[in-house]
Amino acid sequence: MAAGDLLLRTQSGLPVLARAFPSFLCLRVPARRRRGAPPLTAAKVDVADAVGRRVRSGGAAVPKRRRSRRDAEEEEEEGLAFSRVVTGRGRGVREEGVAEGEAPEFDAAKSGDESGGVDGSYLSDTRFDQCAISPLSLKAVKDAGYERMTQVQEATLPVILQGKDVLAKAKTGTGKTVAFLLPAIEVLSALPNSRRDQLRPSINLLVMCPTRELAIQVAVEAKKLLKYHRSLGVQVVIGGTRLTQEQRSMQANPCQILVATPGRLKDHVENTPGFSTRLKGVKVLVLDEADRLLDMGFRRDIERIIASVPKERQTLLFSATVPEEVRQISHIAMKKNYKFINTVKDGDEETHAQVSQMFMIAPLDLHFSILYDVLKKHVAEDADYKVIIFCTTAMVTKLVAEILSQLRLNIREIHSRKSQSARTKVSDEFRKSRGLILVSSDVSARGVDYPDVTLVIQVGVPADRQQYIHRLGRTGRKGKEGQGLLLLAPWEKYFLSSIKDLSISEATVPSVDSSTQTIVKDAVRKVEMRSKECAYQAWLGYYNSNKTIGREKSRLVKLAEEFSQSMELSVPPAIPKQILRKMGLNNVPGLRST
Ligand SMILES: Nc1ncnc2c1ncn2[C@@H]1O[C@H](COP(=O)(O)OP(=O)(O)OP(=O)(O)O)[C@@H](O)[C@H]1O
Repeated sequence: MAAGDLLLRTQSGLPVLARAFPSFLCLRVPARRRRGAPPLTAAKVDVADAVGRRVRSGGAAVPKRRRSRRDAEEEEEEGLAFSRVVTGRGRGVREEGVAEGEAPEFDAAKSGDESGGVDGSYLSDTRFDQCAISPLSLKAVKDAGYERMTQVQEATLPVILQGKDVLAKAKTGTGKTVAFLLPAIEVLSALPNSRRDQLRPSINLLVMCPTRELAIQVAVEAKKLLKYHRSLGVQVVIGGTRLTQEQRSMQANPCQILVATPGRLKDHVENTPGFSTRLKGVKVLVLDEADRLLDMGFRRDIERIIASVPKERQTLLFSATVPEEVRQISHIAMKKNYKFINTVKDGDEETHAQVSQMFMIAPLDLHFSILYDVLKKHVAEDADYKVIIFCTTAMVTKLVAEILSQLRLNIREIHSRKSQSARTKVSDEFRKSRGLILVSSDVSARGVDYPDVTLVIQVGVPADRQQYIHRLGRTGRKGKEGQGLLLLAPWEKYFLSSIKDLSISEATVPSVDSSTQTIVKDAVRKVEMRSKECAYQAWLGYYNSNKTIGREKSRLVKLAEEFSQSMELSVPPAIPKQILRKMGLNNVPGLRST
């Protein structure tokens, strides 16, 4: 484990003054119409809800469980396996500086429609009933309200049905889940009945997802598609639930389709009797959000799992971003003759044109005030507002959520330090509601399908270009419009070079009046000291593992002090010696230890 691996990754924050802000969010236009379709029905999938809490050593918590006992997203949250440092350099991206200037007035005048969004371009002309899928699947697809295929579905379905391995790239929110589930279910339904009617049937379709929320969501979608395939079932195994509970549930009701997070899946491979035998029946293996799964630290788990399933299988990799590392996975996961299907046209951006993207550079001590100001304006503009604020670590997420709650905004909080039952509850609520602000760590960054998100705010530098794109992709789904704001401190500006090819422009910093600043400062002061201590430690851990910012330790300590001041602390919190040592910061002047 590398030095900086132990701690959480963080973000920034803070109140104070500002300049002019020609309504980044005031430009929001028409309040979104509610969709006619009812929200997704609650999952009837087999998701154990028990809470397996970790033992913590305090603040930013040193987890006691072995690495193999975690799922991918927990690892990422704690920075334990996060040896992929934050570089902010996108491949093949120009490195020129970003021009400063006034925020352009972006065109927010497009309005979505009920069926296909602004231009419906995510849909193809092909209807599902024109494809070679079974009547049972077709009926389920119709019941789900899908008539035309999305472009990625149209492009991948025939190839997958031919039995080919597929690596597919398609923009966020364009129906990748159905694109892999539907043909995979077709493969399963064509298997001889004897394979399906056994007392303990083999697992024939294994889907691996980087986060629990995504795993649950994939299982819900599978359930929809399985509506008339009565002999097929789906189960979920994820972290945060008791292993024994999952074992019992798998024994009582074994299913042919398993959706899992890698850490927990590996636990079952190692500890659940008969599980490895069941995996020998895998016909189709899906790596959803493959690049996230393959981040260093998870690769070994994935390799172990791949070694547990038969070589003779079909493998599907789907993601909105396909960096070089994912292409490399073909060596361990895919057949040599796999097909790369890229639905993002050459020269087209990886983000959606109907999502307006802005960045704002402001001193750290203004961030909380700006956040409050931006949110207040957005809420006033759109009664149906639905906002996600991404923060850099779980503990910073908690801090930001607590500050904004003090400010009486309608806040929900989700991150890896919450119990799984709390996460599932918040996630379900946010999916179905409007008028809510979800403060989230990267547990919601990938794949999670919350309809009609009006605004995504990213506070502090994202892990990398891919993560920026995926987080932004929580809005503008299914062709709808959306807005994105990236709020950075001046020393985080380097990150912009990695997303320079995207249509992102600078928003001017809003002038926040002094009474608002006072209100925000008061709110910050009311937040418990413990939350601030944890956030500070997490912040330091995150930026310490950032290749650009963490390089110069004395500067890092100064920036951390700025962050601490932004939390209205006169003296930065002390950090346990052991943790400082693990971060490689034990002898750095300016840090206090306990
Ligand atoms: N053919 C279709 N017609 C209409 N809606 C569809 C169709 N296929 C999928 N959807 C819906 O589109 C939404 C987005 O799908 P999904 O979450 O699979 O997108 P995605 O491409 O995987 O996004 P991400 O990259 O964020 O993971 C979901 O609500 C899904 O139910």
